[in-house]
Amino acid sequence: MDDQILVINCGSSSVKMAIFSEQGEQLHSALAERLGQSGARLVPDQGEPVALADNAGHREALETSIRWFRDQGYLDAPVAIGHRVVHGGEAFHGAALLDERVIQAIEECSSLAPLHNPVNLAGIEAARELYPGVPQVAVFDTAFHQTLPRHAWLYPVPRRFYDDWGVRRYGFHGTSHQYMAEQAADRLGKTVAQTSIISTHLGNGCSITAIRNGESVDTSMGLTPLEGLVMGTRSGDVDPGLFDFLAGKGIEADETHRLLNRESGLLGLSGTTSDMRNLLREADAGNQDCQDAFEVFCFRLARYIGAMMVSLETLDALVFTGGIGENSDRVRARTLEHLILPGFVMDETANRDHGRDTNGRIDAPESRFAILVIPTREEAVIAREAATVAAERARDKNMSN
Ligand SMILES: Nc1ncnc2c1ncn2[C@@H]1O[C@H](COP(=O)(O)OP(=O)(O)O)[C@@H](O)[C@H]1O
Ligand SMILES: CC(=O)OP(=O)(O)O
Ligand SMILES: [Mg+2]
Repeated sequence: MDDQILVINCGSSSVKMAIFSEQGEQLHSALAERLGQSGARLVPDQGEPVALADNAGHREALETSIRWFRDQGYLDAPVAIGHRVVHGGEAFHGAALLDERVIQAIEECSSLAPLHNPVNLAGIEAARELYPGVPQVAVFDTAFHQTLPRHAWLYPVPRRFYDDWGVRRYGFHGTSHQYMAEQAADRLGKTVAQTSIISTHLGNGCSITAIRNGESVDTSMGLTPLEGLVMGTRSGDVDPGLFDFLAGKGIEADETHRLLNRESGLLGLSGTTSDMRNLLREADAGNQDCQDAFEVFCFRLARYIGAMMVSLETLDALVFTGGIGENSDRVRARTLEHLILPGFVMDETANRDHGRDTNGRIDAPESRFAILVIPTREEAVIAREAATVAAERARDKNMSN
């Protein structure tokens, strides 16, 4: 079997695993979902789902997935393992080989990303036990945003919040936004260093980034992945006065935090679903709450697209990605209707077709800017970074021998 790279992306209730060749080709993948709930199961990209024990956690999901991959003859001993880590604070500007020092730094960021970092660490711990000698690499959502200028990352709050506690804007989904910059440049026949884009990542979590000549210069997520756009269950921006208002109603800060993270966004407005597909179905059937959720989602996205233009001198393309960005022609169409003034004009046929026949392009000839739909490949970027860091380590080892 050729050398393989294993990628592990632990989310709050799921584990995504993928196996890549050293050339970066995705060979196999599987999703373990509904973790910690009844009906936990492993869904491979090919073949039937495999039931996991009820309430199975991340560790069991990882062990079962790896065993399943091995039983199928898909996985031998990987040469490197790449992990998605959501919050790396200011400590990491790129991927890092995992050692005790790096793990401690990730632990220290856990309070800033409580939905993400603890489960990322659970995945790292399980993989280190299963594959002790194999180099493991952390790839951070925050790393790409370390180029944000000071005015974009400072909050207008007392200075000591940053000095004493690191309270600042960090930004997330960096792996996906960086890949969008590379892909957009490629499709427009330019180099990344010459390309400026606005990248919208619309999945369960949603964020938008202004990328100037390949560098992140503004982004919608902040200290935590709660700020910014409307998301599946997260509110995005709200008036911080809400915390005090709700305290007056007997709802304390930790409960408000939970409500804003888990019961808001599309779910909060619709009252029924965090999933855009279901939401659109119910809106079509006449559900006004679902229609409202859709309208607020698109309006706030459009507003942020306008705001991101402030951070750019030129704009080569507006890019849509993530489950919603890649698949929902209706979200793209409604959002762009709000953006007539700056000059974004969509081609309806290309949009309906998700740009498949047009190299991702969905803009009309009269549009001031290119508009692109590009599938994100976070796992592939993590595999590439893991391979690079592992190769550097092997070279360093050889030189010191
Ligand atoms: N055809 C579609 N139309 C509208 N929304 C879609 C479509 N396919 C997927 N989505 C939405 O994409 C979202 C999930 O995005 P995804 O990027 O897969 O999530 P995650 O952040 O968990 O990786 C859900 O809201 C889902 O409804
Ligand atoms: C940072 C973040 O929001 O990640 P996800 O979209 O995976 O929840
Ligand atoms: Mg995602």
